[in-house]
Amino acid sequence: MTTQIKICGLSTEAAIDAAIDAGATHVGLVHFEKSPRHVSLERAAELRKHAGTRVKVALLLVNADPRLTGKAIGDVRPDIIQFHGSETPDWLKLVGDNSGLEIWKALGVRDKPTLARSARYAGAAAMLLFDAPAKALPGGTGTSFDWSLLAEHEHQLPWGLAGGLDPDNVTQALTDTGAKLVDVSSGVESAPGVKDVDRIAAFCQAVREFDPQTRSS
Ligand SMILES: O=C(O)c1ccccc1N[C@@H]1O[C@H](COP(=O)(O)O)[C@@H](O)[C@H]1O
Repeated sequence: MTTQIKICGLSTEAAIDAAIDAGATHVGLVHFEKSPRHVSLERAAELRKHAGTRVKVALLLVNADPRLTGKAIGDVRPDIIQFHGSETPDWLKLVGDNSGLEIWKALGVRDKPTLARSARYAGAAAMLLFDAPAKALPGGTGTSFDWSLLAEHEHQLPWGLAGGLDPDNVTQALTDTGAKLVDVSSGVESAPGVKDVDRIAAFCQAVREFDPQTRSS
């Protein structure tokens, strides 16, 4: 199975096309005003339409209240909602049951107990995204964490790796963790919120070269 690649924080049609052309399986749209990658719901809906069925589209929310969550789902109609705050399993289950959408939950990994507690999302999230612990922002900071924690962990849910990935370190990250999905934002930018087409291509190429099935030689 090929590694799944999510390029997050896209805000232009050109960046979405670049991600798809490079072989991304998922793209992410961030609706969180404090983020340099924030897009309005109206803009997110346009970008979502542009992506169409060529790629799975995740809408990223951070501790959005029920009204905003419902509006975001209705306006944007993503394939996936990525919750990147301190949302509870009960809330995720409610949203998943009511929307029928795939639910992802990002968790900041500080230590082994954090990972152990991630099992409480079983039945509520289809995918866990292990990211660096929150700093001033809950994600999208280009910070990584101790990947050896993941290699030692007995995973109960499907999971992906996020946090500080870039074209130069993603091969090592895949080797160290065995992740089947990688998620990147800052590492494929030329400045915060500005995606770099060449870095997106380099990131995807590094992942594809790691995948034995798609290795060209
Ligand atoms: O991208 C953002 O601005 C963002 C804002 C708030 C929460 C999460 C955000 N992005 C997600 O964070 C991780 C790691 O990002 P990075 O590669 O370290 O920049 C990833 O899941 C992004 O989707």
